[in-house]
Amino acid sequence: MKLSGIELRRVAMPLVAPFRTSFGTEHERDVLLVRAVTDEAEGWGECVAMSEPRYSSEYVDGAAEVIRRFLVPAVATLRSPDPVAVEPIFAEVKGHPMAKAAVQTALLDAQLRAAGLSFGGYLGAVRERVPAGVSVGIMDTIPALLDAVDGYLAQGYLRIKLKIEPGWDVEPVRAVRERFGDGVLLQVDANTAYTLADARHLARLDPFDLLLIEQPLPEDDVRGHAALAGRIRTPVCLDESITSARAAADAIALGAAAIVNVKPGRVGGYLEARRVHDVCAAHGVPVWCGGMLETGLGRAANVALAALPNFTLPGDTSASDRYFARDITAPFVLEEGHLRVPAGPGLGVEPDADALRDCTTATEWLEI
Ligand SMILES: O=C(O)CCC(=O)N[C@@H](C(=O)O)c1ccccc1
Repeated sequence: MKLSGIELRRVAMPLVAPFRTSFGTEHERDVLLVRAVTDEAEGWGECVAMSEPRYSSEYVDGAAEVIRRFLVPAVATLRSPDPVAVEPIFAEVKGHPMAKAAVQTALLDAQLRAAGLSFGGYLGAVRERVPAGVSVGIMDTIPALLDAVDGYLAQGYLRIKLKIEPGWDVEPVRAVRERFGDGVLLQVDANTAYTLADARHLARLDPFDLLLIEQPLPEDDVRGHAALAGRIRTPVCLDESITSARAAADAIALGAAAIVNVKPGRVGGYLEARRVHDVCAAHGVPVWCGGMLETGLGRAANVALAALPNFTLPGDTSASDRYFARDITAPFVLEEGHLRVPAGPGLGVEPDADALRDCTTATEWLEI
């Protein structure tokens, strides 16, 4: 396979409603898409970096610069644009896992489309559909939260994740439990908003039988998460801290992670994401697939990943209309609370030309 070039395409995707987390509020996604053009097929990758470095240190303009100046020239040194072969040369560029993941995924998608192999088939999917959870942002009032949760449950979502932060935690969880009962699969995500000093406060969530509490402490406080796990009953799940399969092994060995949120963009790509899955499986630690408000392209890849055997909890793999009135691919639609794993070659979805044209804000061609 010969790579002729890489296109960097920015698309503006307005959100159907503001999405508030402990680190800020998203109103629109400014998404960087990567298209790899080879002599046999084209492939797509989606960079999940946000506009500002609030989730992690990456941000979309920075990711584009790293891809333009360092990653594409590195790929050009390869005889063939093999997605596995890029990992050791990408390792010479420190950090920037979201940028790396986008380029590797575009190369992998092109290779799989040329081979007629689906993303799920290549990764080791064992299911044809995956259970869908939904992430619910921090709201202005409890009634507004309850209305949102009511709507998502009515649509069939099988798990509710509530964003929490100091001042918005015990009461929203109590209100959801009182209104919808103990049968709803319910978890919370703090996005690093607490410290170990909050342990006694976080233990007040224990009576609500949550599936997990996600990343309550800072990314680099793995020891703190292990100490917290000994002081609360709710299982601790890590997100931001799990930057590689090795980091997953360390967190598990330290007792800091009973569950892991797998996010390909956070770990440098779907191959490393599968390694995180495998390390967790080897230790009996269940995983679920996190989300970064992806368009249908990234969503297709995540749904395929979520079909691997140790993804035993519903992930943040929601339908397209959770975030977008109009997706750039055919929308992912909830079917009895599940999303269907695309079965076609590669990602199994294509950008809709009109939708892509209508939301494109910039495009740049990088010749190899
Ligand atoms: O469903 C989704 O795609 C979003 C799931 C979600 O809550 N993502 C969170 C997170 O911290 O995991 C996030 C929100 C905004 C920006 C980045 C990440």
